[in-house]
Amino acid sequence: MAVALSIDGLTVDFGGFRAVDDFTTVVEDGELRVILGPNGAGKTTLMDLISGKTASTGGHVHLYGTEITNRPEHIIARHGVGRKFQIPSVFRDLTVRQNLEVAASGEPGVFRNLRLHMVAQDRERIDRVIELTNLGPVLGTIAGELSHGQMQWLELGMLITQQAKVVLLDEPTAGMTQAETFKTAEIINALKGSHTILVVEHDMAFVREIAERISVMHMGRLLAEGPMAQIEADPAVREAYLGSGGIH
Ligand SMILES: Nc1ncnc2c1ncn2[C@@H]1O[C@H](COP(=O)(O)OP(=O)(O)OP(=O)(O)O)[C@@H](O)[C@H]1O
Repeated sequence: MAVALSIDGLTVDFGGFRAVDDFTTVVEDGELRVILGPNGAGKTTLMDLISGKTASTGGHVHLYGTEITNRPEHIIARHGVGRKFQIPSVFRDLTVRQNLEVAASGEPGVFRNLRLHMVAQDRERIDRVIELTNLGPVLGTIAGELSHGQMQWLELGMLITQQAKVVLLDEPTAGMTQAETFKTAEIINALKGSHTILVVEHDMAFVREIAERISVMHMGRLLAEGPMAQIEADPAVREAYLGSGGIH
């Protein structure tokens, strides 16, 4: 199996406080990795370091063998790291279909991209994403008018259409209804194997639906790694979550 993301000794020191501390892991191509950890464990900061939003002070990140450590954020994005934020970065004035077409063309400049002659491969990718995300009935809807869940699925769909090599999702179900959360789990499960995804999430019901391999962070460090059953039975994990209202 090819290695998608190799993180080696990644560290960031904020004036003496190590929010991420010597973090090492290997994420394989097509893997779905869940990052768990109590509040303040360093999960979002880890995503920030991978995506280039924050510069690390130690360690290395390789994407399919290419070092991307501390490269500018837009360069890392161009290398294929796609990140979904809680506030989606869709074009609110364009329709759902137009958003997907912009994402498929992979070029900057919205209107330049709204070309009539999209290549067949782009169309196929868009069709697959529409099916996956159930956005078919709202293709002509202006993105700004979508429900919260649909907006999140559109942004995820855009990352898939863009062919991001590794997709980073930070609390993708935040603010979602139970039904929307379930649909999101379905989408993520359907992406397993064909896409490499890192998910930070607190909602354990959701994590149970999607999880394969889990990395647990605590105080910036990797505390445990493995399948759900192993993680739940790990005394160090239970200890880390004591009093935090976490894993349950
Ligand atoms: N730029 C910064 N300067 C100083 N400290 C920071 C900075 N960014 C994050 N931190 C600290 O690093 C720690 C880890 O924060 P982070 O947001 O990564 O945790 P988290 O695991 O994502 O938590 P949560 O689950 O609550 O979102 C926190 O104590 C936070 O205050």
